[in-house]
Amino acid sequence: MNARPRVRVLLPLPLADAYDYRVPAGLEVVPGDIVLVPLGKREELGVVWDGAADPALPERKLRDIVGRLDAPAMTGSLRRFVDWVAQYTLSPPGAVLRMALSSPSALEPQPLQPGWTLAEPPEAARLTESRRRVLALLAPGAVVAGTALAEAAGVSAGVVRGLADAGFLRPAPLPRGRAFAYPAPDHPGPALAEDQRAAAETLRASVAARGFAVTLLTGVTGSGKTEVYFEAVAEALRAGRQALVLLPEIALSAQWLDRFRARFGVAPALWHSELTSRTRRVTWRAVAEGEAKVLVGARSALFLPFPDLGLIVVDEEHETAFKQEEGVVYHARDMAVVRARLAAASCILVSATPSLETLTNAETGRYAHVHLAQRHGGAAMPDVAALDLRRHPPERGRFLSPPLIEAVAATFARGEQAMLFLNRRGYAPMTLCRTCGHRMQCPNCSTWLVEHRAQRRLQCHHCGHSEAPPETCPKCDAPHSLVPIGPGVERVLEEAIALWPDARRLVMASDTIPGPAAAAEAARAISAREVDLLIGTQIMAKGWHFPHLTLVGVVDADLGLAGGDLRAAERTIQLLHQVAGRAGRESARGSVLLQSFSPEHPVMQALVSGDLDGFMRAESAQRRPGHWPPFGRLAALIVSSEEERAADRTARDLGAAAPHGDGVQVLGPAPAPLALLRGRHRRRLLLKTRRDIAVQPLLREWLARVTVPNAVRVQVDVDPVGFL
Ligand SMILES: Nc1ncnc2c1ncn2[C@@H]1O[C@H](COP(=O)(O)OP(=O)(O)OP(=O)(O)O)[C@@H](O)[C@H]1O
Ligand SMILES: [Zn+2]
Repeated sequence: MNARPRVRVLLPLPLADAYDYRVPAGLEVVPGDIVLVPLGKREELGVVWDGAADPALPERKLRDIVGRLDAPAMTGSLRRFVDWVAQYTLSPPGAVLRMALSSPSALEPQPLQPGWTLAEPPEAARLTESRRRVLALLAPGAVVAGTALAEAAGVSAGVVRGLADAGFLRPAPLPRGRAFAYPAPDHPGPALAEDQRAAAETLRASVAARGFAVTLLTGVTGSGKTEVYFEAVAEALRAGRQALVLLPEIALSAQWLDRFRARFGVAPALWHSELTSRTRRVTWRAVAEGEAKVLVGARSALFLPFPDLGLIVVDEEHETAFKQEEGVVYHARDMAVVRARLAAASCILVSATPSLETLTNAETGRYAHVHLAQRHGGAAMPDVAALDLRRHPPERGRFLSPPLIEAVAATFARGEQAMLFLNRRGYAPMTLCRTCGHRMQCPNCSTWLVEHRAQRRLQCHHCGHSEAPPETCPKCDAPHSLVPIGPGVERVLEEAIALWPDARRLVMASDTIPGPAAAAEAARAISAREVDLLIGTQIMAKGWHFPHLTLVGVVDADLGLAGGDLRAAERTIQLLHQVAGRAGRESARGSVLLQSFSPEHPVMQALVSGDLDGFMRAESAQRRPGHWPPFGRLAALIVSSEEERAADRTARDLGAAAPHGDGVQVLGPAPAPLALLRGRHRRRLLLKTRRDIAVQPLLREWLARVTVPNAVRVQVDVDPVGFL
């Protein structure tokens, strides 16, 4: 008897590799097929993977595939993407596959909705009036849902059931409707201005070419980048292909969705963590069947099974939110470029403040570059000024300086809106004992507890620990001695209430605007001028378009510069420029005031002069000689354990086994800035190499030289963005 064929099956589990299985008689499978296989005593879903099974494996060790699922097979381009991400991030391929099979119920046969169809021609004489009305609705062969029949005939559900019992109707599955209406590429949208049209033409051509290409779309805030890349989406639709748009904060993108509907007539499919499991299932399936034509989502949307992806747009490409820091650690912007290459699709990276990585790729010609130099509709860029807090100190215990207070009052007097920006939730970032100097710290993390006065809690923003503010100092027992240090948005709100008791205020932070509905309502209220003063964190910085907002006051412009990691200056300028860009987007001129203790800092200078290009050139000149990214490569190892000594020991072992050589350097081990996080002690090592050296083989060999005990976890972060 001939041996049955063997195939490799990748399981969505953190295993080192695919497993071999035997294909039973009567079944034929090809790579990409979704199958059910035995694993221990269980059955697991898996995907028939590429490559040959091991012929040396003895027959008795092999088990049979249970069966193939009636689900769309995984495309070759997605399988290659899974492999690529796994090898780049040093993750088990099954852990990456898990992200691509994120809605397992979508793989099962989809339930058919029951309906009714005519069983035999009705004999009018034997029918009541209401029964006749129901039957009159059904053409021969048509299937209609019971509830719809009853409603259309104006009868109770009992009448329909009665007709079935009497043999006039028989059950039949409803034809499956489309889950998502098709966006219409030629639906009349806003007419583009001349420069927008030229930019859109370039993007459209890159999609029409049906090959891999990356284009950077930059443009000042309010120049209409969204409307311009919509034309590329339209082109993908015309070509019959799918388009994926990644947004950093999809749950807060109400205005973006409105604009999409205005341009294409219908809403796009959505993908983010807050979808119900039913919506996930329907959406996953609609993507796999090519029914969902345009999907807008968070980074995990990259792993959806698009059969024919023509375009990926990464909006706000500089955003650090695209970096996933847990599990498979990957940067969605970078992986979007890879996904596009493997799918022979066009990729558009969009930002008013692109990352140095992307800018450098545009400069070297790897990416094409399209720029919009003007705001749409003749709006001017805002005036930006730095307010020296040493010369204009706020009153004791206050945080707004007199010139900013005046500017806000003047804005209200003109009937316009003002925004106070502070990237800090809660009331105060630290609570201190006036008597002994004790600071309230999280028991699980090396961070201060943040006071949330409205909830009367001290909270850790890392692990969620929360406690009531104590009456007496936990260290020295002094009563009423604990005082808040520094401001959060709640404290700015308190000051604003004292200054402008009549102003209508809205606080926008992730805890006050928890989801899409709240964000949409906030946007509506602001646009309808039901709000005078906005106070908010970074969730207010991007994308929003509020026609009557003319003043932006940055309460603490120096905030992001502390700590001084590699990208602190770059990130600060990006964030503050984005916030500044919310001012004066229509007819009235906007102005921006940056409260700072160091207005001479290059970041403040660049924001004031508007010369971001100059700033990025200087930044690049600083990073180049030391081979810092993007002119060199970095990978971090984060060693963590609940036992401090175990973490130290493994970190030391890794340090001793570190690779070295020309153009290779290892920094550390050193305690991480967050040396304790969620009860785990953390140590970091950083591998830095020249750009022409691949870090993955070095990392693999390095890790293989060290035995890591069970109590210790070593997380690999290739191209780290955060250094905490
Ligand atoms: N051609 C156009 N016709 C009508 N309205 C337009 C046009 N172009 C842009 N707009 C409008 O101008 C505003 C700014 O556009 P958009 O938000 O796309 O700019 P942006 O470049 O993405 O800005 P930011 O970087 O600040 O988010 C939006 O309200 C948009 O609908
Ligand atoms: Zn904590």
